[in-house]
Amino acid sequence: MTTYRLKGVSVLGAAPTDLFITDGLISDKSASAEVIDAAGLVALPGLVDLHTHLREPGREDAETVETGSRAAALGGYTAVCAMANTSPVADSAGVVEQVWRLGREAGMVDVQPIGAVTVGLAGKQLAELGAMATSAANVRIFSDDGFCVADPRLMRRALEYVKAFDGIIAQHAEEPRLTEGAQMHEGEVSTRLGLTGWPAVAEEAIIARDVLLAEHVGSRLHVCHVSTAGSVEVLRQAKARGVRVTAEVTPHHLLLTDELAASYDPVYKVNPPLRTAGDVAALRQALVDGVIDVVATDHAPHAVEDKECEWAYARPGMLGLETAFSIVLSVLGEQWELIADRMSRTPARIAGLDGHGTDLAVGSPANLTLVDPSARRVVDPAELASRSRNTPYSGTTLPGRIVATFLRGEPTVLDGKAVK
Ligand SMILES: NC(=O)N[C@@H](CC(=O)O)C(=O)O
Ligand SMILES: [Zn+2]
Ligand SMILES: [Zn+2]
Repeated sequence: MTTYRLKGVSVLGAAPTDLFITDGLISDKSASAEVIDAAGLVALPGLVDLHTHLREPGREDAETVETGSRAAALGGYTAVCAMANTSPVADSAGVVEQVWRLGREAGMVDVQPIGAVTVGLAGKQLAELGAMATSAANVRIFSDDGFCVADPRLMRRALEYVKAFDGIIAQHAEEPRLTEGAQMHEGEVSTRLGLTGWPAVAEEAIIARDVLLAEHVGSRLHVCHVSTAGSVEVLRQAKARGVRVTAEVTPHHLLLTDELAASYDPVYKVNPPLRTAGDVAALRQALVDGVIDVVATDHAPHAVEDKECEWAYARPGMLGLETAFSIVLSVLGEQWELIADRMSRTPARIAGLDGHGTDLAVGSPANLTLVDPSARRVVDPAELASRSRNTPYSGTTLPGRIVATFLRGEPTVLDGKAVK
């Protein structure tokens, strides 16, 4: 194993120092080391994504575990949680083990499969949660993401079931009866454009119900892609009561608004939809306050034919892994402690990923990323490692650049380029 010396690196914004990586661990010195000039670079614990769609098995034309892993490493990630809405659905030990194995083979980030809550994401019958938990994939997070576990009885049983092994149910909060035919956020812009709206209350009603269920059962609930100011208030109250609930916000919901739908460019079509400037402000404040615990990408690659079509027919979702850090940097500024907490430490703790999200201290596993906060780049979809192109930031100049990423002491990215 090569030993590395990160020369003149700033750990979370502190004064420049030298950091050594030896035998997969952070160390304080080494006899001979390959020197990486890290002057002006900031070291962060490797980023951890609680919400990634890798599309394998089933839609390898949109993304594979390998291409998604490369996109993640280039985005500064060392671990990603892979959502279960693949084809076949990751609702059995066999499928979650397949995804886990593909992640190991790709070897660029730790790929932690999420298991489905219900068989085939159909919302009718609980999947084999226990078998997935005891499989080689060691699943702890379960989600029907893409769909809401709308049936309250099933949701209660799922929460009860995972309590035994401290598992967690990650809910895509969308009351389906309130979003039938929905195309975008319900509000002034949808009225103007004549598009069917997805009202904020469809999200808030499910979160309110689920925090009550989680409180009743005493289980852990995680709320995916929170998008409204009202949801933040429901979460704030639940947390004040001691409910075991955590929540995530996506980079795009921290930055973009429903006004973009006026372009009718389906690259802006996403679930939950882009909301108002008021929602964006509330989400930013909640992330700073800790009412929202983490940033998760909801990286949702889609093939060209599923995305570059009429708005109504386009699939919802946008890429996230290769731009998330830059968006968060532009939103939060150089608050390194806060960024490390919301993008690494807390997501690692929620997912129970040992060895990730740890402080960059001597003896810790060398899962880290080096960022250049002063760099600027123009996003070019053709240059992305993702197999898909549906980034909403095409042509936009973003701050910050991922220079290097290390997974257990081995570089996955050097000089801003993937090592494999
Ligand atoms: N976010 C999206 O708009 N789409 C996701 C599903 C989801 O996260 O709900 C997808 O799988 O494409
Ligand atoms: Zn979702
Ligand atoms: Zn998703």
